[in-house]
Amino acid sequence: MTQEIQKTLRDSAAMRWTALLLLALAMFCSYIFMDILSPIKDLMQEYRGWDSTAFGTMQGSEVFLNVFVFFLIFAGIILDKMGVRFTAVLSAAVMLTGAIVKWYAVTDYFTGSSLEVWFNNNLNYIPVFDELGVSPFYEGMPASAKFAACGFMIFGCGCEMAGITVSRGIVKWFKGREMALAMGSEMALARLGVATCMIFSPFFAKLGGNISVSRSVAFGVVLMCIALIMTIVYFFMDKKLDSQTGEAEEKDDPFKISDLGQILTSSGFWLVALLCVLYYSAIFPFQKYAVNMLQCNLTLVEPSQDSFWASSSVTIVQYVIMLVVAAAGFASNFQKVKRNQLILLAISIISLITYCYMGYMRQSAESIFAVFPLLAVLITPILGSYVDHKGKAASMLILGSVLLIACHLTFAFILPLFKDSAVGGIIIAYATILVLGSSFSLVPASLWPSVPKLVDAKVIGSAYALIFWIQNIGLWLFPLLIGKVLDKSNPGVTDPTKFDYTAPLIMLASLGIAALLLGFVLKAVDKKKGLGLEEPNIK
Ligand SMILES: NCCCC[C@H](NC(=O)[C@@H](N)CCCCN)C(=O)O
Repeated sequence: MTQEIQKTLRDSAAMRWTALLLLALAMFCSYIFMDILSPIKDLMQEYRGWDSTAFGTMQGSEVFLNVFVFFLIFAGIILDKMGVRFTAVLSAAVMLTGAIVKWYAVTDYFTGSSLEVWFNNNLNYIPVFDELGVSPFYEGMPASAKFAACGFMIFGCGCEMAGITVSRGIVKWFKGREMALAMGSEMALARLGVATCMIFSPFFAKLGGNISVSRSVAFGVVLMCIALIMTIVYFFMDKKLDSQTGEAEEKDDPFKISDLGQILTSSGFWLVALLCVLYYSAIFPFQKYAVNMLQCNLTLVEPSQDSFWASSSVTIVQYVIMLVVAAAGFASNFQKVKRNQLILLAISIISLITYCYMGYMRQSAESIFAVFPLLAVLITPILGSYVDHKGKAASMLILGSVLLIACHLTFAFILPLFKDSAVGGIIIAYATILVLGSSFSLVPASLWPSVPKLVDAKVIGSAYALIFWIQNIGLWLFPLLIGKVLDKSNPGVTDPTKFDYTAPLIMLASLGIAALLLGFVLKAVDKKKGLGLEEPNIK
């Protein structure tokens, strides 16, 4: 008797990768918005009067509500109760709302409005937070920075909710299949989002020769509309999957507060969560200042542009080359034939060299830093696949931390020595940024797929939410601290391209050292308790 096997959407590789693409594209857009003002820190100082402290306070505000109002924990509960598809659409809608508020705050419409007057006179401190010593604003913070921070707080709630939802979505569609590869691919696209942001945010701000910082943010708002559309399409795919499998994800395994106990009593979970906060605090906050750090440590002489069209076309050509690097490198991960794999890798590497050369010719800090996420795009899926088939996640966490320390120390002590060397400085900058990019592949590709090994599947949404919450404390604190340390260690410096970044960089390297120590402890605990972190995902 022939038995008919019922196939679901999940069983079709094309369908499950389409589902992933929809979620990953939404994250791609959100990662662009997340750093939309990072490469134009100097312009924010010149055109909106944001000093480093105001800039850092605004950047850290993204995760303020997640940390201090525990929004992330609610997000985890919403995800566990309402399921992936509902939470995906909700999070995109929340991100879009926050993005619109932030856009308005930096437009000329806000300047001189009664809202600006109100923000200038109020909210210097918010009593309830002030008592805790964590006020999101301070006396004298520009009104535009305060209102932008409010929008960014709303955006941050949606962004983190989307992050845990996408992780859960990947587990739902890929468990027992290429899960780490899928997570790695999603992160690779997110990294491409950061590179896109680094190139296009200054491009839009300077478009046509007249500076408008709000134009960059408007570009981000359009992308957030696209993200919302992606999640709506995903909604219908996910619904179809549930109707095929007969699973009503909203009703199965409802979340119980007691589940949190299971998570919090796992020592492996705590070690991974602490490692996560230390490592990411040395990366994401750095990303917000990196372009400015390069502007300050390199002597860049921008070539005079003949016309607006000439400079725009160079930017676009450079971005297309970047896409070739990413696409060829990414596709090489999926090639079974060795020769094809090598050809794609060669195309990717040659394009990367061309990209770097163009960055040198253009003497632009943003396009130099944009290579940071590129190596992550190329190698995160390879590493994800390595974790799937060979394991070694704990060892990769250790190696990632070592590279992180080396890079921040190079930026702090070696790069400034080459300030007067036009070529030497840029070569060291590129090399260090690429190594940092590979560290940023090693850690996420091994850290996130390890979480399902540490907690029960039914509390996985809450586990990701809790890790993100702990991580968010660092993502709030460190942009703010970098800004403050920068202002304190550069008294009287008014030119935004003349800061000395040594002190903030030492602070970030110290985070790497702490992460490294935790990595060793994690490896020892894994060995002793048999957590399986060094084991492959696919057996
Ligand atoms: N599937 C794992 C997703 C985690 C990716 C990770 N993102 C985060 O940790 C976010 N909480 C940070 C977002 C930054 C502030 N909104 C990553 O490696 O990007």
